[in-house]
Amino acid sequence: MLSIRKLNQYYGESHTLWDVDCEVPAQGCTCLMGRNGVGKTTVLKTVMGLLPAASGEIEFDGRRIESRPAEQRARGGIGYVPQGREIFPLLSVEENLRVARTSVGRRDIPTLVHELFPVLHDMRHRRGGDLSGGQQQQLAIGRALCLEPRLLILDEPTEGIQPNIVREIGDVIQRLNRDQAMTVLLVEQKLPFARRTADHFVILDRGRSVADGRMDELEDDLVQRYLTV
Ligand SMILES: Nc1ncnc2c1ncn2[C@@H]1O[C@H](COP(=O)(O)OP(=O)(O)OP(=O)(O)O)[C@@H](O)[C@H]1O
Repeated sequence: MLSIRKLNQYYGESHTLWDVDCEVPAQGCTCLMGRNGVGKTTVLKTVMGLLPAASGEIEFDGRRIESRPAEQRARGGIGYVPQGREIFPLLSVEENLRVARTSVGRRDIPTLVHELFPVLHDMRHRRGGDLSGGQQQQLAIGRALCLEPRLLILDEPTEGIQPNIVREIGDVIQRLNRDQAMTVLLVEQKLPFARRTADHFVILDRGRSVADGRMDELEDDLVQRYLTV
């Protein structure tokens, strides 16, 4: 579904991604893992077209996308929930969702969004900035779903969120995989959440992809070497 091959990226002179490979199989959840600063967010932003790739290939649904502009990638079926959520704090919940929806030429909010997150319906007139951190994360995911993506990319969706909403977000990811046949690429530092939610992993270390496989085969020595702090 998504194949990243030999991806290189620089911030100015600083070489950040080195020949990164990452395979995201269709209809499952792949977790991109690694310690702080190894390049996980940089990979996601490069896939979204928010950062330019210096070299390498990004193939989505059989088509090369690395030279397409970011809006085209979003409209073409890739939803993105950035780290820190980036919702509009002064707009209502409903307006936040509608803004996203208009980018695909629609005004109605997909029923799926309110089915998955009833709280967004209950709080539709509240300002985004007045929601709790967990509710803002749900809004950010709901907003990405307004584009009806085939691939949903989530950057640390559980960061700073209370445990009951973390569990709900894990359940939502599994429902999207199972009921909507949606593919998910997740960056996540919490190992128990990653193990429970994802079925594949790719590990980055200092800008390089160093291991990948099925989540149930993620061995302790890889965890020790690349993930524990
Ligand atoms: N805008 C930028 N300009 C220069 N260097 C940057 C920029 N953004 C990130 N970096 C550097 O690139 C490297 C990779 O950062 P990135 O945010 O992709 O890592 P990460 O694995 O997502 O980390 P975290 O888990 O802390 O979010 C880090 O060394 C970081 O300091």
